[in-house]
Amino acid sequence: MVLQAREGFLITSSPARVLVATAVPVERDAVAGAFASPAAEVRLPGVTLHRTGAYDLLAAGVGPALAAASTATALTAAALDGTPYDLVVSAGIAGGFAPDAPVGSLVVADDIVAADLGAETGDGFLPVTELGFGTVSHRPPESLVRELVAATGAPAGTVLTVSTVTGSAVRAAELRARHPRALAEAMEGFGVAEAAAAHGTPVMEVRAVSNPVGPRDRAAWRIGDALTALTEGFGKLAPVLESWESA
Ligand SMILES: O=C(O)c1cccc(C(=O)CC[C@H]2O[C@@H](n3cnc4c(=O)[nH]cnc43)[C@H](O)[C@@H]2O)c1
Repeated sequence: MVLQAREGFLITSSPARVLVATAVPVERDAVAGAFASPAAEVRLPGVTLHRTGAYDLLAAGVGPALAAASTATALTAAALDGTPYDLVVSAGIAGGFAPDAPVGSLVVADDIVAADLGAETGDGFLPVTELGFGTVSHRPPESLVRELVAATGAPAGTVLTVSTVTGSAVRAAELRARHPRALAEAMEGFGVAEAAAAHGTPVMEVRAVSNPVGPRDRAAWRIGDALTALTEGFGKLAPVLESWESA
């Protein structure tokens, strides 16, 4: 990217190095579909990166624990190599909360929240922070969220991370009552964000909606539509991600 022009010379910096962590290979390949050049495999202990330009794409596994472990592996390898990432993006399909996030739409997280990390009590759910531990939220950089929303037209809001996919209207309503700004739920974002935070690396989450959050209905899934939305979304996001520089 061009930083400034001085005395006839263009002073440039290289594009931001971005790690994109999806859960499964089909999501990784949907992201890869947004890039013109084919990806080269880079094998690391425990994970394989697909490298295309400034992007390393990683199928990090399903669920917050495996996603965190895989993301941490990639982050550590890059740091030891002297080429640390500038940004980590959690990406993939998700359940969308009606009516704000319909099937086939894209959402951008301005808050990545662990929705079921805590304790059940007689008075309801207590997040782990109220038990005196850790964190339940990671906030992506505001300026980047604004730019991604402008580039894609996708709404920004909370994206929940759950270890159990919601399967009833009652649970969906509980989650929405506790997180009124929730647009979507998925299973990896908070794990990816914890790994990024441990390395002091900014994090984003972008999700394409494959199904409504609510009563279990596998016939209602539209995974193909969501993967198409992910590819199209990354086509618009990529220039913003590459040129983004943290303050
Ligand atoms: O069997 C079911 O009823 C069921 C419903 C939705 C999703 C699943 C999955 O096993 C997919 C998990 C996978 O995809 C992401 N994802 C997609 N939709 C949702 C959702 O509604 N809630 C949570 N996660 C979802 C997730 O990030 C995983 O990578 C099964």
